[in-house]
Amino acid sequence: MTLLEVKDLRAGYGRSEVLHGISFTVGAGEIAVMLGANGAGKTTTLRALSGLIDRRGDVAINGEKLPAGDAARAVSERLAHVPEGRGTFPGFTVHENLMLGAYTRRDRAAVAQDVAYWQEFFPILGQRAKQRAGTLSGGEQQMLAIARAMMLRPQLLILDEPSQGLAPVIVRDLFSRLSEINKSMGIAMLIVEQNAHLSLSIAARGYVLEAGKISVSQPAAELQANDEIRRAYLGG
Ligand SMILES: Nc1ncnc2c1ncn2[C@@H]1O[C@H](COP(=O)(O)OP(=O)(O)OP(=O)(O)O)[C@@H](O)[C@H]1O
Repeated sequence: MTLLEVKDLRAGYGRSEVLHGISFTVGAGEIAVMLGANGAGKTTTLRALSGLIDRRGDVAINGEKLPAGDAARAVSERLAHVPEGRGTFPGFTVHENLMLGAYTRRDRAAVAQDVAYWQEFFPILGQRAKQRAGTLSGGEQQMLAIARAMMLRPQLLILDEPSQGLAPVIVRDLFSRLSEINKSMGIAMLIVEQNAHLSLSIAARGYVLEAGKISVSQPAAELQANDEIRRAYLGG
């Protein structure tokens, strides 16, 4: 079953079009990865999906079209975006950051339960609850960013280069936690990555974006075995 369906998506900045009509899907409960070189348009794709920038074309979740240019509604009702550079609030505590993730929710008791859940899932977020987010390490901030996004109880989590700037051992841990969230809660994910190895290893499907167009769409295992892709994105 398809969860996210994107048809002929076009977006850019001012008069310059960056995405030239891309179409792709993410299945319910599935992890999909989007690879691509610097400047291919990966970040722009995620921004267009979550309504942070204008777009043309259709974006639907569970068959329901998301309103274009309405980040608040798109994000709160269906998908949560973990942006490039994490986007946590460094001056607020870990606990406050989690609460900010739930700002559109009115179900207070359930919000408190979810905070407890994520502080247990990522124990460091429980231990550091009263510390400012800015004092966390890069990997811990990424965990906070993911937990904060999950506070929306999204159907789809979209992540922009979660591995950026993190040591390999931390990245491995992070991807295994993402896989766990996917498997245990059935949350679908679209992960944009430049570094392909680990992301493909937890994914069902992969796309390659080249200069604003999707050039390859394959099951993740086939992408990993694809010689051209190996040379370009997997270090030989
Ligand atoms: N805010 C902006 N204003 C104008 N142009 C932008 C803006 N953000 C990105 N661009 C341009 O859009 C194109 C695609 O950028 P985008 O960030 O989507 O690429 P990317 O695939 O995510 O690459 P990277 O890995 O470098 O983040 C690039 O040419 C970039 O210079």
